[in-house]
Amino acid sequence: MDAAHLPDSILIVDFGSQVTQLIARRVREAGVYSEIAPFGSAEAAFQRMQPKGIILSGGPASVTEESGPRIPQAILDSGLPMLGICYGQQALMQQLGGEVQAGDAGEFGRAFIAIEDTCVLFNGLWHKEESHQVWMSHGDKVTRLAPGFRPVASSPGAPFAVVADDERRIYAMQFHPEVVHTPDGSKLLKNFVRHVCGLSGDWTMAEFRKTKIEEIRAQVGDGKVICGLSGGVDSAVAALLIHEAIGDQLTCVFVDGGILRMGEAEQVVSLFRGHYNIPLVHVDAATLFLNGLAGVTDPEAKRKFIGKTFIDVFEAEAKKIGGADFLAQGTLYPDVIESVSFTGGPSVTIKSHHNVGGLPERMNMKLVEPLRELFKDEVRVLGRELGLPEIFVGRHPFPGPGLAIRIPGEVTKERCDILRKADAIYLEEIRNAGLYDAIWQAFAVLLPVKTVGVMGDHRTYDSVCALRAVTSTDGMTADIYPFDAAFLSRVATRIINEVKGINRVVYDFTSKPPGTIEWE
Ligand SMILES: Nc1ncnc2c1ncn2[C@@H]1O[C@H](COP(=O)(O)OP(=O)(O)OP(=O)(O)O)[C@@H](O)[C@H]1O
Ligand SMILES: O=c1[nH]c(=O)c2[nH+]cn([C@@H]3O[C@H](COP(=O)(O)O)[C@@H](O)[C@H]3O)c2[nH]1
Ligand SMILES: NC(=O)CC[C@H](N)C(=O)O
Ligand SMILES: [Mg+2]
Repeated sequence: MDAAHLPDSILIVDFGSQVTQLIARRVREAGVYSEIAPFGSAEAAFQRMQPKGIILSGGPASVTEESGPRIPQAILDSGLPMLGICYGQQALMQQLGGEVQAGDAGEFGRAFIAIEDTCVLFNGLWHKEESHQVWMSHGDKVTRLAPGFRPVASSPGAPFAVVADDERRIYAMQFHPEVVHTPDGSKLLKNFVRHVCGLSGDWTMAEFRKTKIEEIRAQVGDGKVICGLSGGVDSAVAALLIHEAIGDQLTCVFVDGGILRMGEAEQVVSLFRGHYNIPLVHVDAATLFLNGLAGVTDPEAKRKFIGKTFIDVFEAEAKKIGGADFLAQGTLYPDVIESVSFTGGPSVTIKSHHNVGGLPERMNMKLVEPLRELFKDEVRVLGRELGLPEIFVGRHPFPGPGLAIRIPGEVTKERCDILRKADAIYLEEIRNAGLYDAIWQAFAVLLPVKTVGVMGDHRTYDSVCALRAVTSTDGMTADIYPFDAAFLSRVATRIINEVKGINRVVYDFTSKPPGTIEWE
């Protein structure tokens, strides 16, 4: 969106760091609107946005190489406040007349910096002669400052850990303030946007809502939009936002691929229809999905098939309403970063989220994804802002590929039915114990492993069910939920007694990383 329609903003120039989105998030937390632009299109974004300040991200390249990306000259000459982070610092120093050396040994992970001088970034936070924990990830280092800069903090591996040029309002640091392992990092970024850029910090989710509504109107025009609605918070928020923007040009489509949880289809459809007057089509596509999944055991193959089949169903439904130009999804940032790199940078594919990496190459409809930059907890705030009932806002996430990625090996209707029963018991016990809201996500997994048991003096030879429950704020990292043994034993007993086909229950103790939340 152009400057006339934007609040005061910060432009984040992305040099390909894994954590650039976290910079945007911290800036939003400081109450300031920001946009990320890959370095190649940063100049155009700069002209369009007319931001009040610039943040330069980290990145995997080296400024000592010819091919290393550079800060666009127009940005460098703009006279605006700038903050360089890691690669951003190195690029600033090199382009402004300092020196950077390719290192043979860097600093990775926790480091401590010594504060040597006062600096506006440290206001109310850090004082001379103190030492503070930060998070480093660099091989190269600045060896000579550009004219006009003074050092204000150092670490053993980075003599110029933080540098300042107060006259030009340019600051730079070797460490990453945007990650939680730099405990005071968000405050440093807040000091930059508030006290260096002079922004008041009055931007809120209410503003985000307004900006996005204008963006959706500009993108969609008088076209028709189909929105994949799952009952999850992301698609519910996307649907409400789009409905607010374009009203009856929107039709929602809920797909039941036979891989949903117990009673979920009926629940979602009646809840949504009960609360909203937005057209909702309920498609029963169980045969299509389950037939296509027959014989498929590879996790990525499952995900790709499901992603493509969702699109087939959306396109068929679009035809029935006389065609649609756009497909809306509640895609969030973690879906994107795990599937593909945000700006074509170097991050690797962990798993193809069905709505991003699982999409077919050719699509007839263009995507509308208003939540693509947000994290789940931010979407929940936006949902409340839009008046979405708590029953949607507080729901545990449930992945589009559903039970298919919780049944390692072949997915059949019979195995889905078994898993549905076990999962329902587990969730019921969690609700009864009052633990639902303390847990980010909880579910059962049906393993392709059979073990021997004894029930009523009979020998059994049945499947193993694994229970998973994690805590998290954004799904990017997660910890296991520490149930007490009595609770787990109660759930295990109920599942084994009540679900035919399962004779053993185990609990998954793996955090993320190294595990992922889903098993596939
Ligand atoms: N059963 C479904 N029918 C239609 N669209 C779906 C379905 N499942 C997923 N989608 C689409 O895929 C997107 C991504 O799914 P995802 O599970 O990440 O989000 P969500 O279901 O909206 O929220 P949550 O993460 O809380 O479950 C959804 O926002 C929605 O647009
Ligand atoms: O809509 C989705 N489509 C997918 O393909 C998908 N894969 C994982 N997830 C959800 O994302 C979060 C992180 O999961 P992982 O740690 O397994 O990657 C967890 O909340 C998962 O449930 C998905 N959601
Ligand atoms: N995280 C970064 O930005 C790293 C910058 C540069 N690639 C280095 O190794 O120093
Ligand atoms: Mg979901």
